[in-house]
Amino acid sequence: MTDQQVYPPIHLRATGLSCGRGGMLLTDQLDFSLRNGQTLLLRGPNGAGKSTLLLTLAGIIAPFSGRFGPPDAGAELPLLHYCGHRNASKPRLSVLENLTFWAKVNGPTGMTPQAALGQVGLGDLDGLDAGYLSAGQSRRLALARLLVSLRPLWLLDEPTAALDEPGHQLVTRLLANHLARGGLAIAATHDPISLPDPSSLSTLLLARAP
Ligand SMILES: Nc1ncnc2c1ncn2[C@@H]1O[C@H](COP(=O)(O)OP(=O)(O)OP(=O)(O)O)[C@@H](O)[C@H]1O
Repeated sequence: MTDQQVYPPIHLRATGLSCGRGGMLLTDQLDFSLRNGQTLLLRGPNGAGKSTLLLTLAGIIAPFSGRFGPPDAGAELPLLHYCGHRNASKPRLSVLENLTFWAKVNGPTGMTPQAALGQVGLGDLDGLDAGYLSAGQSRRLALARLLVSLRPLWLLDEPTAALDEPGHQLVTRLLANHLARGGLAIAATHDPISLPDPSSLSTLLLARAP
């Protein structure tokens, strides 16, 4: 552990995890594990089941079989952020109101909403209705949600989608800071992700069912 680390030791393991949608099996008998400071990248073609796996890991949909969590039977998943495709913003609230809402819902344990907006490059759009944000700006607002509440596990679905090159660098920076604090992340992405410490990255390749 370093001084920067804010999370307790966490070990998460998927064992025999099978999941799918609408009765269709997509990922069969997965086994992987993750500890503080590590990121697992989910890769594979469109429709392979990356989003489905993330929803399953988040507990939003039930697995067909197997489990994901701490290895001790009965222990619960640590608090997590699930950042999906839809960005979870309310179009008639301002950018700042959206983030303040999420800080209240998830706990204002991280940066202030204003500071988080600055981090993601939206500092001067705080008063704009979120519905007027561009696709990349909406993604940045979704990323700011990760910063206003400290949660050790980040589940990210296409975190770089719609982002420009500085936005890609932003995702790398946010991930690297999160890992340095002892965070864990699982991210589905089609984009290259490079972190300062490549040994903190591993990849799980999902294949589309025949
Ligand atoms: N609610 C649903 N009912 C039935 N099938 C679904 C449902 N949601 C998704 N699917 C199907 O599940 C499969 C996997 O979808 P998923 O979104 O998990 O793939 P993905 O690997 O994330 O793809 P992409 O790279 O395009 O984001 C797809 O064939 C999709 O059509």
